[in-house]
Amino acid sequence: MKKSPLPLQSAGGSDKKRRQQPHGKEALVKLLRWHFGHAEFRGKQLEAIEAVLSGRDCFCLMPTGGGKSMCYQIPAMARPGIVLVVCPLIALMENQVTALKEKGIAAEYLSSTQTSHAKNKIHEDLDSGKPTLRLLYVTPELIATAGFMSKLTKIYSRGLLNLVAIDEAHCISTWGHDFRPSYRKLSSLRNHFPGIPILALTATAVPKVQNDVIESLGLQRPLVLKSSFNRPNIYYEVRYKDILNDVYADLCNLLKTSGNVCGIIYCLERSACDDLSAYLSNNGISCAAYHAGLNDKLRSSVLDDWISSKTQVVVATVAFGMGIDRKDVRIVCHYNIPKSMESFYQESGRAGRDQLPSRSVLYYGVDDRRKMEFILRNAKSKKSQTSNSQDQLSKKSLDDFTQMVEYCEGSGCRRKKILESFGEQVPASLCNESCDACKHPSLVARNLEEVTNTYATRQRYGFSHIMISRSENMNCQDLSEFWNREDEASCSEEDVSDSDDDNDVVRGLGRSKFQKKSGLNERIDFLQRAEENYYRSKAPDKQANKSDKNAIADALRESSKQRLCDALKQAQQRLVPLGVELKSAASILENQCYEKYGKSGKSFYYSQVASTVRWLSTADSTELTNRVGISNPSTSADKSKQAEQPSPSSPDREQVNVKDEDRDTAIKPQASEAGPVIESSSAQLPPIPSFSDFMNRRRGREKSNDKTQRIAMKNFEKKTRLK
Ligand SMILES: Nc1ncnc2c1ncn2[C@@H]1O[C@H](COP(=O)(O)OP(=O)(O)OP(=O)(O)O)[C@@H](O)[C@H]1O
Ligand SMILES: [Mg+2]
Repeated sequence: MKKSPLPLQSAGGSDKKRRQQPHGKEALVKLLRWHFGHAEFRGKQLEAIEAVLSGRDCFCLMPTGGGKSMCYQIPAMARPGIVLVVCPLIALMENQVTALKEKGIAAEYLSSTQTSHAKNKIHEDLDSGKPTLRLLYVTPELIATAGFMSKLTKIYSRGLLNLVAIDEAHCISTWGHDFRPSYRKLSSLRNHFPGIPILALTATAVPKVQNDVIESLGLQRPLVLKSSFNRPNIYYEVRYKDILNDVYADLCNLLKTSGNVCGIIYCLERSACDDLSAYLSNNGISCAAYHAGLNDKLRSSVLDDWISSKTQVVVATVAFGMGIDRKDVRIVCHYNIPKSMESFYQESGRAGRDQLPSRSVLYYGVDDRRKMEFILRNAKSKKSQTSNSQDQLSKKSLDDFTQMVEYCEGSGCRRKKILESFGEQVPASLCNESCDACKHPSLVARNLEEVTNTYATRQRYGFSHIMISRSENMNCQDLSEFWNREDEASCSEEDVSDSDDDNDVVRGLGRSKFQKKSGLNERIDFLQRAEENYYRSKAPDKQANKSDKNAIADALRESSKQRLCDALKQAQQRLVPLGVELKSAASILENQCYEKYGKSGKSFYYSQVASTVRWLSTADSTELTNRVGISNPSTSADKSKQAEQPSPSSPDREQVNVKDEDRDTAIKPQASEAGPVIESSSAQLPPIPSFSDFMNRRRGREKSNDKTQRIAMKNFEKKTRLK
């Protein structure tokens, strides 16, 4: 139904006249009621609307579901001409345009998914001297094309461009959590269209991102409007996977006791979405999985069913992202810890957009934490074209993630933690007992204690290193939304089909370096080899003139020994007792690192220590004893003797510890040939194997490691049963 225009809209006349037209509060409220049926403006909506109607640039930070869209939709109704809205996703544009059309508002979007007939109609309207369109939604990629830009320039020169609104503006910042390279292209708009206000809108921007957005868009004297990030209607809670008997059952029960309400469950991996969704369906919950691995048709039918309440719960990856606007989502669960507070805020913020009481429940597990740390440490994306920026990015991602870990592992108010991470200082009383830590502090403290104990027990039995190195369940394809998000957008490529960035996007490791089916182990291998190559290219002789500030202090060497000693301890627990004297073995390993990279500087040395620690988490007994060259516990007196006088290698030891397949492998240690050498200054690292040798060795090792792990697991189970 097309509504008759309000008198306010029909003002003709010159551009200047139109801009000077008064838009008092009353008239604007009238528009809000008439077109959208809302009684009053919320939060800072009115201020933003008045600013842009007066021709001023505006940066608007409002919480998720705060009603940012209204800040450009009302100006579009306030005067004839066009409001151009830049949106990151086609799905998001489609949703908004459909909703506006239902209200009788002339809105369209331009994208590659439309038929040429539909596109031509829009272009005809734009080319006419008097377009009927009020809101035109486009992707940032389209703006960057010469054809569209010249069309826009024509509209502008006819005085018909009223406002440029940039939704999800944080996408322009490399520091933001959803960086879109194509958003960078919007920086020319300010100069192209002088006098036309630009409105930047976002829900998630830490101060650094806010400044970056304002600067990148070249906003001039913008009115900066910031609302609190607080979502008072959301109750925050963390549940601990490590102390739950059955996480699926707990989740199922949670959904049932919440009354079969509308919900979203976020998982890190696609396979987990499918699996969990099947479990919940079998247990009587109306739900479906949603991820970029499903075809278009299936995805949109899952979305439609959920929007129209045919299904209540969607189990999704982050592909179920921006622009999902169902107001009555009562519960958002995270089955895995998100990568940053910004992501968590966005995702949990999809609950309670109708401002009614809602819930956010995060299931936290120590293994999930490690998995995420591993992913973030090794993420490679377009953002980081140099190793330096790669390091910075990785550090930033890990810092961001630390906030999320603190949210889960701390016993303080969850709401306060969220708000503080966005730079808001608030008293804990603000929460009003609407998080588990404020409402049930002793229960949370007890849970945390239990988690700590459980974790310590697992570590004691050597199962804590798990899982990154051996996780066979996690593969690159399973995580591809995660990697996509790093590179381009928070959903699959087809959702950003206007992208002209595709060619130059440097895809993450998960997408470019491996076949789709390759797994995490290959990824680890790849990274390790890359690391080795990197070090090789920086061999000591090439680095001879390193300055003194790179010299390795004794204290650093001591702490590295300690680190290696700890890693050895864990390896001991994981494997059957090795009879290795830990401190001596740690000294040998540290010395190897020092010998190899000491002269190259601190960072090389330190990385080598780190990679040795990693190696220790997967090495089997044979490799370990071979490398450190100790087969039997020895007294310190023995050791010093041996150090002075290398003993011939024991045939027994070789028979017992060196498997045939390992005899000619690259990692056969030189030091072991000469018996145990403590603080050996001549220790050398083995030559680096060829890739195929490396892979063959690894396969062999995996078989024997699996066996060792099975035995260790059995022992652990026995011990637990005995207890
Ligand atoms: N003044 C208002 N009064 C009541 N409801 C409103 C008002 N303004 C907007 N809304 C409603 O609030 C909901 C969220 O609005 P909107 O999608 O614009 O939020 P948003 O800030 O863009 O959120 P997100 O960050 O998730 O994109 C919508 O359903 C909208 O109709
Ligand atoms: Mg929005």
